[in-house]
Amino acid sequence: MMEFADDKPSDQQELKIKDYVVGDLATLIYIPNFITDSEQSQLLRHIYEVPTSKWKNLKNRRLQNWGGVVHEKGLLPQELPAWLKKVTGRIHQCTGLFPSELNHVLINEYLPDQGIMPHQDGLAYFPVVAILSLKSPVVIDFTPHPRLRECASKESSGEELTIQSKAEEAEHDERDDGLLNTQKDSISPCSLLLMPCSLLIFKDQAYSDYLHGIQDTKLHRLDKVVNVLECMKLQKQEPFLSLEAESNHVIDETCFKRIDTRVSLTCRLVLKVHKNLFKF
Ligand SMILES: O=C(O)CCC(=O)C(=O)O
Ligand SMILES: [Fe+2]
Repeated sequence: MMEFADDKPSDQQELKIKDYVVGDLATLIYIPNFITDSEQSQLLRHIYEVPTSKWKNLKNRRLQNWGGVVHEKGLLPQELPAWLKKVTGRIHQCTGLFPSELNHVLINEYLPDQGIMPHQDGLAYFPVVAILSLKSPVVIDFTPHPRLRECASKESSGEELTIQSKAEEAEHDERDDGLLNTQKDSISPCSLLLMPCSLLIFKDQAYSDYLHGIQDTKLHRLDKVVNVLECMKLQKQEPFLSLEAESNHVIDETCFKRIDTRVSLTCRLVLKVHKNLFKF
């Protein structure tokens, strides 16, 4: 099997990130074919080679945690294996969006009817996330945080915004301008079609004011997808044959059926790293 190509000069080249921004929400970046098919196979081989005990079974997916334990106060670090460092190194070099090497990777595995609840990533992380997708295509949804919708409706009715907790209060102070700006723009949900080998990066408002999630259904809707070129690829890839055929991804222009497992690598940076376990 080919080794993950880390010595090609192109791997180290910084991409023009602006060329990969999709949709109107600040900021969703979608890079198709970030890795090759053989690099995907190689990663999958590594992922499935680990002892079963490395997998943590959750109700609706299973995951591997690499890089150490993330606490509110930072990371209790563990060296990433070389095969993951090649991925995080390439993300760091090619995107130029992280201040230092990424040090944490979650590998999620989803069966065709599994997903992840709408959520925000924890405060411990640097607010830029890179997600590498393997195997099955999937639709990821970005929905405004309820706090944002509340704020917009209170604003239009002239009511004061009620702040739930100290933490939210601090957050609100920081983001006040952002929220008000958002009200002028749309705060509508949007989705992205994540094809195998692609890299999704999200940051700014998509990170701080939106929830992201994947529906736990085999059928995924394509009508709110902002990276429409990928839908065309998916539609070209699979002929519109029998709608019942298990091997068919595409049902029609607005919907597709997941037929395979999806594996994703959520690559992040925890800035605060605890070098000494006993000082933690
Ligand atoms: O699998 C994905 O694409 C999303 C994973 C995710 O949101 C997370 O690990 O926090
Ligand atoms: Fe997440």
